[in-house]
Amino acid sequence: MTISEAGTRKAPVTLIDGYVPVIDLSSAREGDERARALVAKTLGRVCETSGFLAIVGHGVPQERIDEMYRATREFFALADERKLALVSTPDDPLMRGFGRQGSLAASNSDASVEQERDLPDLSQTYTYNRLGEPNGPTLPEGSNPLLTTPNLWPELPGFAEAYRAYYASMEDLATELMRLFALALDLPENWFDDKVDDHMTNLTANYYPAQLVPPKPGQLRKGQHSDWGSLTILYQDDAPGGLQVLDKVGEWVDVPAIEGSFVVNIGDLMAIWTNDRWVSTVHRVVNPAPELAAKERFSVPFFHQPNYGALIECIPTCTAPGNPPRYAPVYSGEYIMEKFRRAYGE
Ligand SMILES: O=C(O)CCC(=O)C(=O)O
Ligand SMILES: [Fe+2]
Repeated sequence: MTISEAGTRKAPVTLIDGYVPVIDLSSAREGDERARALVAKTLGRVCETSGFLAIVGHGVPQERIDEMYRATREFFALADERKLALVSTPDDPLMRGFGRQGSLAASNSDASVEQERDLPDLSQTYTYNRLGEPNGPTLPEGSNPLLTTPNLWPELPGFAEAYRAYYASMEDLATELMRLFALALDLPENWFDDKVDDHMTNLTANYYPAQLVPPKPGQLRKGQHSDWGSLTILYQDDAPGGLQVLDKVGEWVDVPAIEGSFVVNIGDLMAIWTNDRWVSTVHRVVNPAPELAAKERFSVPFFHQPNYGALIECIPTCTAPGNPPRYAPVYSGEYIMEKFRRAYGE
């Protein structure tokens, strides 16, 4: 699908309406205050209903996306032993490097580990995090030194460059989205800035191989889950067997892949921050129909995760006398490490 005539009508913000609407960010990015307020209001409404949208007009150059996608395909096409040479070290709290199928113990805190080991997600992963860069950020004293475990790079020409450049674009886009989110929540535009300026985001490529053997009953490309951080910016290709989100009446809704767009969704920390005014919606990745099962699929989420030491507690504009804070405050770094420990620990 493509967006026809985007921006040629009278600067619309919502290009396609629906449970997962398509929102054009270009007027906000041009900086006009009224346009920013309008886009922010639209984002806020979506975050209160589905928490899922597609964005266009995001400013990320298509060549940068294409280069990341090319590098991703090349990596997962490597022979198993070359990928396994980059398998995450078990003590890396953020799982950098290659994740083979079946490495996830449980995607949800209430899921059965035994069941998920029996029906593992039909996917492989590769993860990069800025905390693993040489001369990367320093973390607060007392935090786990393994958080700065070096990234594991494949020996593929242009791979590291493509990932670093794409990551830098995602950092800018996430900062911009957080500013618009602040406006949507009636906060000063820079309210989140000092909570995300030293973020610890994983960029994870998901590879969903062709399904030459039919999946077991109940087995999916990715089981249902919510994301853990503040927001996720997802690149997805348009291969069959894709992303679905759960709607308010419990039905699964397909999220179409729109050329040149990213899917943005809210994660659990944003639900905590907003006292559940915004929703961290459950989603999953389904299998392709058997006649289309020979096609592989790739997606690349940027799991935006605030600074290690950012305290995530109810935002002042999200509580009132009849609406007290529902969650105990949590530190971003401790929260994400606990999530990883539960999901990937023994
Ligand atoms: O593959 C997709 O479209 C979504 C993947 C996803 O939800 C995730 O990695 O958290
Ligand atoms: Fe997800």
